[in-house]
Amino acid sequence: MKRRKLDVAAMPGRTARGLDERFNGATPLRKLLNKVFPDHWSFLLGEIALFSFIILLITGVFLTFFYEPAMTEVIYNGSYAPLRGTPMSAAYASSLNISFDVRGGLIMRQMHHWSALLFMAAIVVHMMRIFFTGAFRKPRETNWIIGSLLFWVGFLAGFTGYSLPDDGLSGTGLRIASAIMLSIPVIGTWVTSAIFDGEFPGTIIISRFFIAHVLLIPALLVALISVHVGLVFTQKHTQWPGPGRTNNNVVGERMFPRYIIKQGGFFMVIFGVIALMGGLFQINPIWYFGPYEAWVVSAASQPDWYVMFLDGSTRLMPAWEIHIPIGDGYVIPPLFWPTVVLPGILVGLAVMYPFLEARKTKDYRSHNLLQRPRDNPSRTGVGAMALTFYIVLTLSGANDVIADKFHISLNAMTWAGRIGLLILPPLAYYITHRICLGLQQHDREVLAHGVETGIIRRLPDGRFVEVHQPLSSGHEELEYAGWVVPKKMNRLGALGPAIRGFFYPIEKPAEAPVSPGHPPVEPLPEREKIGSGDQRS
Ligand code: HEM
Ligand code: HEM
Repeated sequence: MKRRKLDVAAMPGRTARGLDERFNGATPLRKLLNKVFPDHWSFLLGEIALFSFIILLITGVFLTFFYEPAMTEVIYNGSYAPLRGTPMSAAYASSLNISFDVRGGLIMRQMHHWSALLFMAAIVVHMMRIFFTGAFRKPRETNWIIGSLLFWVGFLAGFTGYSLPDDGLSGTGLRIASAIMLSIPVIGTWVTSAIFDGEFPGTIIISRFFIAHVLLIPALLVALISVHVGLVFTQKHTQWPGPGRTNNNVVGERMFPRYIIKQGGFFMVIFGVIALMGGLFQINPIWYFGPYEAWVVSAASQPDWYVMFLDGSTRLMPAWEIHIPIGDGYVIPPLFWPTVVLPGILVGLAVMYPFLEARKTKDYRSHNLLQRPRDNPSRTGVGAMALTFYIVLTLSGANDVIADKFHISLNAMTWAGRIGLLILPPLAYYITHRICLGLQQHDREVLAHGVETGIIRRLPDGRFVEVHQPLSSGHEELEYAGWVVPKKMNRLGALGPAIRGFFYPIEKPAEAPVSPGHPPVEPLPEREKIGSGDQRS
């Protein structure tokens, strides 16, 4: 019998054809691989969040092999001599073992913790980019809401993870959480005893938090992130205005091969940075804190950075108890307002913002082109105000450390925080609004008089003038939320092209693929005012 010769070169093609005949994948796959993505550094922030989440999953699974989620008391007998012979929970002992006795355990713990910090930081900065560029506007309000939920689910992931090692800091955090739950009127006691299975700390909270941390919360995050990124695919990404870019198309790179290779490389970079941090920089050295004992909590016990604003709001809240004379009398403790009501308001405001802005500006159209922060001074001012509010609260979360290091009275710090929280946000709004208007005026001046050259000329009559270089005809004008903006904005010397490209990518890449992207939207009326984009308002 004659055997057929094995044609290695034809194998990939044959396999692909075989797979397509069975699963009909070629058409959808071609569509996916040909998808065009706009390119800008600020679009990488969401990716940093995504990649650090993947690293959290990988390192978290490793930790799960060695971590013991139990509060049964054991006597520590591992390698860390100062704690040998100390009674502690099995959870704390296993975390110490991961740090000292499991091969590669410490770097994995530290990578897990650093990536958690990076994950939350990336989420917050990504959220700021979405806000300040107006990417949350119609049709992307749903993704903004899903994003806002992602922040809080990430917050819970971080908090439950921080509690797992069951060291002194974990216990302090859990104690505060139980106090917050207890402060909720009517249901507080029930909620607390249901979660802790009786009085704090009980014997079950660590195993419950473990299930939440390694199963429920990651599952929720995976589901929400899938819908979030799925929506970015179906709604298509926004882009900065530029030559050839309109509200109805997408200009950028195809998914395959360039975009996918770039993303793969970027993932490696993020992984490498986190591995370096996990290997070189100590984080959460739980062996210094000892097992949790309520009476050894010290000053300078700090949560991770993204929880500090709530710590700050608790510290700034005056000790106002509200007594309600029902039955034997009822008390609402002051803790309830800064830790339950305030986050509730913050979530509500964030979720509502796209709709509030659309209502205020009466702009209900779809927007696929981004705005620069200066183009919408009111929004940028509101963002600066919110950011200042968070920064004052976060700094107040460390007010004991600041008071101690700078020899300031802690009471003075508390009062500075209270006054700062009321005065600084409106001030930030005012200053930011003015800066935006100033920048707009500058743009207009460049448009009218050209670019400053720095060359001073003396005229025959003795006057000095600065020579302005008119914008050349090659500098197309771009439609920008109704305003006409010159392509060349600032004279930045030799750094100019680099910096301009970084902040304001107006060059069309050679042979950039253009896809018909978005469904047609109503055209922008010429020079229409959007929001308070009018500098004379
Ligand atoms: C786990 C957290 C998150 C992950 C992994 C994530 C991931 C991403 C990715 C990969 C993109 C596309 C690339 C980009 O524009 O950066 C994106 C876009 C987007 N994200 Fe997120 N994100 C997260 C949280 C948030 C939050 C907190 C918000 C806002 C509250 C948000 C709102 C949006 C919106 C509106 C878009 C569409 C932007 C556009 O088309 O210009 N995301 N997200
Ligand atoms: C967004 C997701 C996650 C965040 C923000 C997060 C955050 C954290 C943090 C801050 C810690 C404390 C680390 C330390 O001891 O210094 C921790 C511990 C831990 N995490 Fe996660 N984590 C996440 C996902 C996961 C996943 C998916 C798993 C497993 C499947 C996991 C398993 C663990 C385990 C076993 C510990 C205890 C390790 C120890 O003893 O230190 N985590 N997590």
